[in-house]
Amino acid sequence: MKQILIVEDEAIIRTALRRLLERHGHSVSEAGSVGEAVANFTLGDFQLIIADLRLPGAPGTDIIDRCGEVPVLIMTSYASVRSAVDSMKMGAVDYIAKPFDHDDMVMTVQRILKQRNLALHNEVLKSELSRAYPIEGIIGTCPAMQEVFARIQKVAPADTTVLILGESGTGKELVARAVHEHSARRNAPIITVNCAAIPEGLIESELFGHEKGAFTGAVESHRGLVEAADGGTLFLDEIGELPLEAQARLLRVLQEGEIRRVGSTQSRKANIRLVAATHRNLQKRVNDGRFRNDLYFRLHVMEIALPPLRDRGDDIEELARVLLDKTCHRLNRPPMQISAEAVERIRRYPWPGNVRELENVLERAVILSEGDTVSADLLPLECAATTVPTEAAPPDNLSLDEYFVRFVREHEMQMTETELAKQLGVSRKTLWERRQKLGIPRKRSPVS
Ligand SMILES: Nc1ncnc2c1ncn2[C@@H]1O[C@H](COP(=O)(O)OP(=O)(O)OP(=O)(O)O)[C@@H](O)[C@H]1O
Repeated sequence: MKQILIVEDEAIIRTALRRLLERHGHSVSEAGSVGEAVANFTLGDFQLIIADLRLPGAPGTDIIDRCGEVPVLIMTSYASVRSAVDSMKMGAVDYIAKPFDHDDMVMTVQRILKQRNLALHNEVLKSELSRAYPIEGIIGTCPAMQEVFARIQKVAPADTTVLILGESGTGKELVARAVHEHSARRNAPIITVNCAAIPEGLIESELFGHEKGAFTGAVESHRGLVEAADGGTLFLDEIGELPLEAQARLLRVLQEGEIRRVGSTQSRKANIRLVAATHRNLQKRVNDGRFRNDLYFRLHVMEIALPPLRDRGDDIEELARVLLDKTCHRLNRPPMQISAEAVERIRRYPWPGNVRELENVLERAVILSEGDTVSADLLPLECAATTVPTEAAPPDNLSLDEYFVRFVREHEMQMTETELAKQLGVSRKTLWERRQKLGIPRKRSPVS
């Protein structure tokens, strides 16, 4: 199928234009009039029609109504503003004056084709996003995800505390937002706090605020994030990492609807709904004395358990396609497809970093690819879960995980978590996550 149709009665101009466009990689068909074009081609198959305005029989603008959504570029023999404006009014995408400058023509054609690609892509995206996923923005149809959707719909309006369980990157934050959006609090703020990302010594004042002079450095009084969520939802991600003292303060907020800032003797009223998430087994943390039993019971009332990506069956393929589309759109690239071999690889890989890892792998593939297909060689899935440290490449005989463990162990007593993360070329949160995964949790050292 050809890409561009030229409708022009003067053979010399038609041939010259065809050659010009072919030299720039386009495939071109030709017709001498609107009648010939309609008789010989299915106009809707082209990506662009370039038509002269003055043609024997019907004018070039007549083709606009006959070619559906295909953009029509009109050539006018005289740079007559009037005919150009009329053509545009009739639905031409643009016009170009004859005789045309070759560079102008090529640039105009390329611009129109690019715009058309983006418009088509937007349509695809819109129709994919409006597909009937029960909760907007959360893709999934496997039984475990259907259970998640049903739970969200049931618990969201109830205004009770919700605990979301699932491995890292399974969409816990997405679910927390959905709970908020489907609750009566949807017009109030949702405040998200990752308990693992805030240094232990700061977490109480970050969450509950402090009074002036409460500790060295508290030069002003400060409203905490719990107060900021008043009337809305507080989403505490990785609640399992909350220190015991902060757990006690949180319990008070839940039981009595009151916050006491650090360094204050007075309490303030706060009406928040708590949604918490963790990838940990909280019961085990209770048994280990690291999580309060009474807080656990309050959280445990309503649970939503997200399945790991590897257990979602056909959803993996669907997620990959929709996320690929989104990524192309975000990076301003034409839509891409996934080769059969790449799909196979995606299905086989266990995705320890779940949907987030899938997103990252696809983004990398889009950036590296030169064509319109994600092929299997663009998915280096054996090491995709690992970020290569910027500081130094690991020695040949060490795996990246071993290198990571060794680096952390060797440096953790002299460096803060922020410094360590920087040296390893990862975010603080990733450092924390990989510490959990590799079984080297942070020692409660004085640094950091
Ligand atoms: N079912 C899904 N449909 C569409 N996108 C998803 C889905 N699940 C996760 N994502 C996307 O994957 C990324 C990770 O999701 P999210 O941050 O909600 O995970 P998480 O479980 O909270 O991760 P962490 O535990 O690391 O904080 C986000 O960009 C999110 O939009």
